[in-house]
Amino acid sequence: MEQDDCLYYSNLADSDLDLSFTSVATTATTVSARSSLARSSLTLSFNESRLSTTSNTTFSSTAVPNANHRPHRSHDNTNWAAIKAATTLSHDGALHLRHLKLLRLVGSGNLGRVFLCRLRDYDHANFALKVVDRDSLTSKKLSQVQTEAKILSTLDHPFLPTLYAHLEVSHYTCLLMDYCPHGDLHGLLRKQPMNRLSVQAVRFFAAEVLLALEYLHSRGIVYRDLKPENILIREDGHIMLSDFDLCFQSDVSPRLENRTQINAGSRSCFVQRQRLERVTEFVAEPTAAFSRSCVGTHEYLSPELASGGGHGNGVDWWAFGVLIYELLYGTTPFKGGSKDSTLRNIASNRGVRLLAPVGEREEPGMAEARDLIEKLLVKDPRKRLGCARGATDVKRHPFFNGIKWPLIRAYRPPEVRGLVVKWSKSRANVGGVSSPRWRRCFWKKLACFMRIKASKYRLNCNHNYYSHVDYHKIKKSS
Ligand SMILES: Nc1ncnc2c1ncn2[C@@H]1O[C@H](COP(=O)(O)OP(=O)(O)OP(=O)(O)O)[C@@H](O)[C@H]1O
Repeated sequence: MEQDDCLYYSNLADSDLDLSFTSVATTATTVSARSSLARSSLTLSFNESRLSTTSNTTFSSTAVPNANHRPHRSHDNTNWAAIKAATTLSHDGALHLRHLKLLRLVGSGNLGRVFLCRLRDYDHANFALKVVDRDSLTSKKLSQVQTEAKILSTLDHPFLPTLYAHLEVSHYTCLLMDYCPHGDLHGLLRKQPMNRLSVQAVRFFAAEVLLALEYLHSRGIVYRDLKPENILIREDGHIMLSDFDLCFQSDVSPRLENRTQINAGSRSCFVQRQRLERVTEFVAEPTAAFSRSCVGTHEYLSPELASGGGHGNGVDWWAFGVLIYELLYGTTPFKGGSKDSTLRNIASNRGVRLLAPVGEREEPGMAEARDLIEKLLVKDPRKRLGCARGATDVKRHPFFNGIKWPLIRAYRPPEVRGLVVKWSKSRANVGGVSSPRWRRCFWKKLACFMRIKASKYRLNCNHNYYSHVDYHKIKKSS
């Protein structure tokens, strides 16, 4: 360990907060952002290829990448500027633990603890530092930490964490990532009436998770631990998928596929002409992925996992169906009285049929949501939506109608109880969305008028709560 780092530890231990890494994590005394009802992940490994065990180096720091290496996260300018400021002053151009100031513990998990921290000489940017005490871990958990660090170092996506630095100090592995101040989707769900979110909110969160899964799959990464607890909410209300210790990597062969689709053509007199259009789609899904390890969280395990057989990319699409179900209905579809009965329900041959409530008016979009869930919760992975062509197929489902996928980062997050997002002018401008006040008022009033009309005539329309984000305005200002 470097001299400076030793000094830093002793200072840290003396501080009022006593956030030194040296004490063993005890959930009883730590403040966790994760609610006590959060479900833990299970791992029963049979054949996972082990990464080599950690090196004996007492100190190492990865070369800190810059925003140019992560073009899709380069709008995190404050964070990158902070890192740049610290590393420019550093004698070896690398980031060290002494550059960081730990503010408080935000959560602890199976592998380690996560602290909110800032850089010492640059106070404007918040980071999350995941600290793992390698000495306290079994070799299986060590390999999970290494998997997580390896995967994090390759990610560059708005809905996935950016790894700003990977520090190996003595027997600690420290991963510096984006900080998410609004906790996770599991906590948010518990704040809602009957633990349910509106269809609009579910569409927003599900669409962002779908894009994150699409990106992971296109890199051959099967996530395997999708659940609300692992979906964190960034400062701007958009999501960040976290926790990559259960992922597995396989090969993926991207391909371009042609498809014919019917488009509404011109309208003459009373006849709507339709025309056929050929579209070329990019498909990158690890369809040949195969693992025998039984990992995941009970209520989210797919039948092929629950029955102990091998599995592939389909486990993520199954979990995606369970996630949408839980966000809409407040509980998971196969939950039994015990973990065993949950697993039995999942493995049983009964298919999933969701019926519309009799004599009750439903929120618009519920019928499409039910259809999507049924198509994702197909027990045979070969027939499950998403397994053959990945997110390309899932995105086309009517539940997501109206979503402009490339613009989703600029969408305003839905209004949800317990989620107060500061949608500042400057933040809105990041996506290029700026318009005079009168125009915003006009769009708001028009949207309100359309909503009233739709509910009056019970139109089964797909609400697009992003209507105030005008595509043309974005294009013009960008
Ligand atoms: N980037 C972040 N910003 C804010 N909080 C975070 C962040 N990352 C993790 N947390 C919080 O820290 C807790 C533990 O993190 P994490 O799940 O990554 O640890 P873990 O040891 O891998 O846990 P497990 O594998 O048991 O799920 C989470 O419950 C979450 O609330």
